[in-house]
Amino acid sequence: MPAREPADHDPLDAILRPPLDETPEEKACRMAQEEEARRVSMAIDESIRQERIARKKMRVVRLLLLGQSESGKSTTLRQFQRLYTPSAFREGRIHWHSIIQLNLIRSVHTILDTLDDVRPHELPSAPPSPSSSPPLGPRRLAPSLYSARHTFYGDSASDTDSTETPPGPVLPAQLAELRARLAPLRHVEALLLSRLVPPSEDAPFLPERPRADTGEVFVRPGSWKRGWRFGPFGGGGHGPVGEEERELAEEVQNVLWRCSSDLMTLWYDMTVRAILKKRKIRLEESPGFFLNDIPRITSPNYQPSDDDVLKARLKTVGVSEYRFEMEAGSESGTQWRIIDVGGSRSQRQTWVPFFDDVDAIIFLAPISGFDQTLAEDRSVNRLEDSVLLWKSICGNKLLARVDLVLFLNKCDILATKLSSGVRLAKYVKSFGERPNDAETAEKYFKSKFNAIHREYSPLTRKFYGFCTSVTDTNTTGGIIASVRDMVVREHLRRSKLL
Ligand SMILES: Nc1nc2c(ncn2[C@@H]2O[C@H](COP(=O)(O)OP(=O)(O)OP(=O)(O)O)[C@@H](O)[C@H]2O)c(=O)[nH]1
Ligand SMILES: [Mg+2]
Repeated sequence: MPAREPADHDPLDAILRPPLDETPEEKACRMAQEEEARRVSMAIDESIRQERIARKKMRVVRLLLLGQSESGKSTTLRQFQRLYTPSAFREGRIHWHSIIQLNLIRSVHTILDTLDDVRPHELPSAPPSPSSSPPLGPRRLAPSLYSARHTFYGDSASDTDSTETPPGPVLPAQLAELRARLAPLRHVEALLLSRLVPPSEDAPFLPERPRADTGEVFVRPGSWKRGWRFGPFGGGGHGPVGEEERELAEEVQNVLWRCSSDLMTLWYDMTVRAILKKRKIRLEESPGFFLNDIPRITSPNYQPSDDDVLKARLKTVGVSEYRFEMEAGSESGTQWRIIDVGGSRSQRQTWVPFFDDVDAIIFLAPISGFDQTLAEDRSVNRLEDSVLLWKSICGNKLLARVDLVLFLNKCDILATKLSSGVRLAKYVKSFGERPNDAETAEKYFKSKFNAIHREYSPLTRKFYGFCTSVTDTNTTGGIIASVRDMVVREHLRRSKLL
């Protein structure tokens, strides 16, 4: 029987052990080979390590945009697109052509609807300026034109409820004629809507009457661009330009062009301005305001600019996701997914499924809305709704470890409002005797929202608050870059790469 091997015998060791009779040359050669093998092995280990780091770097960053309707979520998303995929953003501007036309027409109809319903005491007693309608004497409208329509932007209580019983709607003749000449715009609006949302596909997503309730046009993300891909004279879309589509676009543009000078007369009419002021309808502060750009937008050669796309209003229904990859800098290779949701009350149940898998949230609170109510519920103040939403997002346990970034948005509108004499303390009692200027108001809101964040967050986390006007390309670029750096830094920290 052969002798048993000792228990710690290593057969590999026996094989690798240098022979007992190894010459000095053989030893040097063996050691050189071993050194080379060690070097190769270390190089392989290093490349595996680098691959792992690269894979971790490729991790997807998920950013969720939250806030009430009209808070500026989709506009913020468009800013990301403009900054990080500029060529795709530029190519996509043509899709906004018809939305911007619709936005313009909607503002015009807000004015015309108001004129339909005008009362004698709302008319200026004397012609306010030579450019206003000549005093041809108020003319009673035909009964068929009487309307109980509501305005869509005037959120504040109207001061038209006079105690005296007004005799009925009246309108200076020149305005009545203007209104009649602008009647084709109703048809144009219907045409645009029918093109934007093919009835077969998206009928459920269009309101029965597009201007009912909130008066908002809304379509499902992604689908509307298929419905209307071309500007009036082609270009910008994919695939062949349909003859029917082109004709329709031309018809819309022609009607707008023919109405252009009447539109200007209407918008710059001093009587109209006086009536709007009395009704507290501030069209300049409304979403999708393009009345100051009538000649440009009604021109046959009109092409939407970057600013137009950022100012355009298209309500989000459902969820849209925008993906892009950082191409340069230290975050090169990081894939971003930005999720934009609808903010109106009926849409908020779509938010929760995204809470599970999100790295950061940008919450938009439009602080200019302190004197406005929600479009979908006139009994709820916009600022109060934002505060309640912020509390519920801060206190949500699913989001306890998620970074929260707050955009106190629409600061440009806030500044205009306060400087026009609207007193914040009248609506927000706790603002007290502070100076009624934008800087003080922003500081005040920032500290209030920060305090809520501290009180309601289940775990300690940092507060990143910015005062923004996300339609402004100059200021928003820098803010978005800071948010990006902050989100990526946190991302790397969590991946233990810092
Ligand atoms: N003046 C001004 N307008 C803004 C600002 N932010 C957004 N807007 C405008 O407000 C309107 C509404 O903005 P959106 O981005 O569509 O709002 P949203 O939060 O996506 O609204 P929903 O889709 O209904 O949830 C658009 O016409 C924007 O151009 C801002 O800071 N200043
Ligand atoms: Mg939106």
